[in-house]
Amino acid sequence: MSNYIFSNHDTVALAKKYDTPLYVISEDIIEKNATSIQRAFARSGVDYEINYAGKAFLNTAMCKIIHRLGLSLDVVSGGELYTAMQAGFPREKICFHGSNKSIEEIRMAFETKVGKIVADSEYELHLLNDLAGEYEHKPEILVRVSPGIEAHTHEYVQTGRIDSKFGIPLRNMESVMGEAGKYDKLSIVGLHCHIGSQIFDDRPFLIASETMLKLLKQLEEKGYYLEQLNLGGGFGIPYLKDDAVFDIDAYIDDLVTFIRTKSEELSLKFPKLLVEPGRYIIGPAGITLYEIGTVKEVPHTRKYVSVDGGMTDNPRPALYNALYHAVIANKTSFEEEEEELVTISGRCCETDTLISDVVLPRCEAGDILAVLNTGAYNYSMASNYNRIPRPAVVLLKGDQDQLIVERETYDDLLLKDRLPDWYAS
Ligand SMILES: Cc1ncc(COP(=O)(O)O)c(C=O)c1O
Ligand SMILES: N[C@@H](CCCC[NH3+])C(=O)O
Repeated sequence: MSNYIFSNHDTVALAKKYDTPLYVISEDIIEKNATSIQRAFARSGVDYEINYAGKAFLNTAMCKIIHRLGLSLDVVSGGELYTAMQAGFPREKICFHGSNKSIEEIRMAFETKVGKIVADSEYELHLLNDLAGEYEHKPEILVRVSPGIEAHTHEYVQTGRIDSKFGIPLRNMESVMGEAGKYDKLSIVGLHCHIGSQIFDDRPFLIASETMLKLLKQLEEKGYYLEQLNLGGGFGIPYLKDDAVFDIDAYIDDLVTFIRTKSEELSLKFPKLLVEPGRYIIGPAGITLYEIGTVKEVPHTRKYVSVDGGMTDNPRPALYNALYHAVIANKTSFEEEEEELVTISGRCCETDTLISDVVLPRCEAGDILAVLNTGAYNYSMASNYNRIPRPAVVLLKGDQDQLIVERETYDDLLLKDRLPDWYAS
């Protein structure tokens, strides 16, 4: 019986070699996804920049990959910025985001001389302006706007609505920005918006771009000549076999044509376009391997198949009711009568269902379960709940496989523990 092959690698062999649970990431798939966006933009002939959204998956190896592929990097915290700097990522290609950056983080961004900072609020514009005077380096500043757009995605990952913590509400933008010169220490070069994540429909992106172009025009009338427009990330990926596929070529073509037309209508210079995809690049490039343990049948109700990971390595089903597809990696060919409907449960002290109601070949202890499309927001959102160490991450490239993040140990869990004096002796 042949095993499940991911990016030309035998996943059962990977599970044996590195143990489970295991995140497996394919550099070849990352490259394919990133270049598909690059090619679509390059064909359109416009000035563009692709910022990989590090929040989806980031570590030093990923920074190296992103740099090799010629992408820029969007970081949202001091921790992500530190990782990028330690990996030697070029500072000028880093864009520093965050809805509530601390003063220390803003200083860190100035000191590390990042290329861009996205200001998320009026408070932050003032803060940036106050601090900028202390530094010679002037990062390009983009101002994040919440454009008031409802994207059809899970409510928790919609970020462009008016009722959102992110960005400056569209209607406040003119008064917040005031006349050019108000933020005299800043080099404000553009606007930013991000309407949400896991979006398949072009239209909300086009509506957002129109809104932003109109705003660019209004600001031009106040003396701001802003030449960059960052439309965020959010391109959806298919998690299940029948899910839609986001057509990146069609999207970029439609977007560029649309912006061309609207810019002409508004007598506006075509802006430099920036996008910030995370999930689209890394999501399909990752799978998670687990070993099946307990199989419990509740008669006439449900069969629970428990694996050796759970909401600690993939909190998305618990957080967003996210759906995943899985296969038994060591049972890829089987007869229909061997199939059964099961629910995959995690090992946490919670009802941490990873996948409810999935049809799989008969599951037995010792089988290897591969959950597909777990590259984005799994490793980066993992926790140590129940004092469970985080899994290792293995990177595949061609026929090579190498650890890029070691499995955490029980001792790692104790690293930051301290005993108060009254228990220390
Ligand atoms: C500001 C911003 N940019 C980029 C992203 C990346 O989104 P995605 O991974 O859906 O492409 C997010 C996450 O939703 C975000 O909040
Ligand atoms: N973490 C979310 C996406 C939102 C991330 C960025 N705003 C997910 O797993 O789908």
